[in-house]
Amino acid sequence: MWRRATLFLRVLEPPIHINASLSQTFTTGFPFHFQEKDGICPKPLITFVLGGPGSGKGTQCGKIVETFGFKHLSAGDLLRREMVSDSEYGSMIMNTIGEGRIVPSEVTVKLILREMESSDNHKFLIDGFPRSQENRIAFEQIIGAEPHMVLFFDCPEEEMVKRVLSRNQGRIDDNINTIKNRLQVFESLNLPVIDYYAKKGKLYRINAVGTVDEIFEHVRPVFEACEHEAR
Ligand SMILES: Nc1ncnc2c1ncn2[C@@H]1O[C@H](COP(=O)(O)OP(=O)(O)O)[C@@H](O)[C@H]1O
Ligand SMILES: O=c1ccn([C@@H]2O[C@H](COP(=O)(O)OP(=O)(O)O)[C@@H](O)[C@H]2O)c(=O)[nH]1
Ligand SMILES: [Mg+2]
Repeated sequence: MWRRATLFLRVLEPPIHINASLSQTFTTGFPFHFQEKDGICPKPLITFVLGGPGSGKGTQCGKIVETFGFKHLSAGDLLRREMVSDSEYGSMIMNTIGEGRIVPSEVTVKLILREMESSDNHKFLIDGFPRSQENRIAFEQIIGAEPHMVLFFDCPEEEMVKRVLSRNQGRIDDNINTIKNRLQVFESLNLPVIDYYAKKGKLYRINAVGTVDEIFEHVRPVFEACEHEAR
């Protein structure tokens, strides 16, 4: 059904602009400044966590971190932190999030890369990113890595809207008007990314309806299998 929706909804993606200095710095591929452990530079294990606004990505990431010891990188949290810092991007990020649009890839990928480089954990849960095919391509180009697997929390719109409106975290985008835009952006820009990873055989679709613990019981075996595979 969502495939059909993507045909009708048109939201223009911003063009890709990886500025010269960034691309010069980061085109050598991963792991670039990745932290060594005991003289060894472990290969990063990257999981993307996708789903619409309010589908429970952040909540489930908390449980995955507790159980499987990943480093949680929420792209939205990184952008909000940048927004309230003295950054040159602050007002641009605030306007973009306030309208429910997507921040230019270059900015988001730079924030993600900074966190990855400073982490001593090599297992990353990247939450709420990539939100568009352009985001995905920028990540591949700048970081030079692909995810090992991709989780998709599949949740009906009605439930997502209900959860977002009762989230109560004082976010500028948790209001009914911005939610409408975010849902439209999700359908037109994020679903193609989900479709892309499904075709690559990397997607794990999780039914995101139920209690937090019930949903985690669907998530758990995915990571157990991944750990087993890594042994
Ligand atoms: N399974 C669930 N059932 C009911 N509420 C949930 C569930 N999972 C998360 N929530 C609540 O819904 C809101 C959105 O969850 P969150 O994890 O922030 O979603 P996302 O990161 O996908 O936007 C939060 O207030 C959270 O406490
Ligand atoms: O890679 C990202 C992640 C987030 N955002 C912006 O940040 C907002 C909030 O994202 P977050 O993942 O925190 O929202 P959630 O889906 O968890 O409600 C999004 O609507 C976008 O405006 C973005 O531009 N790029
Ligand atoms: Mg979130």
